[in-house]
Amino acid sequence: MTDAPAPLIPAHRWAIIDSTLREGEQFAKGNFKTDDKIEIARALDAFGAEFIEVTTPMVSEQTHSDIIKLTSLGLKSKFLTHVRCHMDDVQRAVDTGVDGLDLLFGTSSFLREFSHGKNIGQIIETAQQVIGWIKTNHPDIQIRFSAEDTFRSEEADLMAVYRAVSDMGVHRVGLADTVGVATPRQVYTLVREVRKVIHDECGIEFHGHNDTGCAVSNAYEAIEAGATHIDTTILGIGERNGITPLGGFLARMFTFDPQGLMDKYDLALLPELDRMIARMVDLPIPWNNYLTGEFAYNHKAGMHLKAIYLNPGAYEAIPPDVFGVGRRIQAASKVTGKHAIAYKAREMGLHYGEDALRRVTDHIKALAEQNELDDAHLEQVLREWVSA
Ligand SMILES: CC(=O)SCCNC(=O)CCNC(=O)[C@H](O)C(C)(C)COP(=O)(O)OP(=O)(O)OC[C@H]1O[C@@H](n2cnc3c(N)ncnc32)[C@H](O)[C@@H]1OP(=O)(O)O
Ligand SMILES: O=C(O)CCC(=O)C(=O)O
Ligand SMILES: [Mg+2]
Repeated sequence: MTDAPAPLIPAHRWAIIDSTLREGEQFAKGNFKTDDKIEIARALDAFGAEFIEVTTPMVSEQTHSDIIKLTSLGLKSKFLTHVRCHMDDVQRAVDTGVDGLDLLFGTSSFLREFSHGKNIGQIIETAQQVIGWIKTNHPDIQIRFSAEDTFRSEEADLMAVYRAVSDMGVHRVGLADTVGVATPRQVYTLVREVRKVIHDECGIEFHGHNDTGCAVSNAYEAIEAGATHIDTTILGIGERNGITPLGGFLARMFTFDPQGLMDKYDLALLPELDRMIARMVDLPIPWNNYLTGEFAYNHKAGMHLKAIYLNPGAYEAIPPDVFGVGRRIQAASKVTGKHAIAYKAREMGLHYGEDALRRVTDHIKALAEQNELDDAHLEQVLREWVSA
């Protein structure tokens, strides 16, 4: 017996910053009330999310007092609030009881020109004032500095900013694919470059939008390149079509270190988290959602079913029960096969010889060509075939 090989990417090397209570509030249908926020925070805490990011207290008096309520719940998850790199925001945030401040400043020419109007020198200068003030007055508060719209920023500008804030002693730097334009290779390469200019103890966070469908793969590439924190939201809700979904990211990472994930998170709670947010935003869980979609574990083709009955791993990368979901075997269809029909018959206590099995299978396929068949209809055909 040899020792099991070390997982490719051990789960202890990265942490989740779940931003359902921040990015998720920027989703078209995300408008969480105080009780919703408490329910979400408790659910994320029970799941084991290391960090929960909440909206800036600058939004309103209500949001400010909600943050205080959340941080007073006594949860294990650490709270972060997402604020502009501005003294007003930071001073408003430090009395909310959060564990950390997620500062951001846009560094792309788009955001420098059309959002805040500051050049790179002014961004670094402002960061120095703000970070310096936090470190002097609130040394226990974690600080993250993110260059908003990282992937449309000049690399030299980014390196100057990241080096400067790392020298100022931030705990993490953030790379944000704000408009979801980055490719996995770009993410990998840039995270590697950033790693070279920041201090060893400084973490790297990745925040990826899904506009071009790369949010999960980009998060994965970030980790592979050395990122330590990934932003997710439940069901991926966020601005436009959202960010890296918690479930999709976990599905991706599970394949590298299943035990590590099971040790860190109560994975079987994922369906409940997805249902909770679907209810709150009044939308169904998408049919093809990672792990928890209605058909995420539906098996239909005859060739698949033959193997699935023998070993589900033949057509499943991740065992569904780990994530609290079940598989669905769809034996009644035109793409079914004799093994699936024989199995179904055996379940009903029926046995066919080889010829009969071929004929009943072909009959079922012909029926399904005419009309969709459900399980009840399939069972009726199998019973009648025997008694006929
Ligand atoms: C990509 C992202 O998701 S970034 C996070 C986005 N989050 C939010 O916007 C949080 C919710 N926002 C809000 O409630 C409001 O926008 C507030 C309270 C932050 C600001 O409200 P207002 O003062 O009414 O300003 P408004 O939203 O119209 O404009 C944004 C302001 O932020 C400024 N700003 C933008 N980025 C930064 C930054 N990193 N640091 C400092 N100021 C910034 C802009 O210059 C502008 O201020 P200005 O009018 O003085 O030029
Ligand atoms: O602060 C960050 O890193 C991310 C901000 C954000 O939501 C984005 O850029 O899309
Ligand atoms: Mg975002």
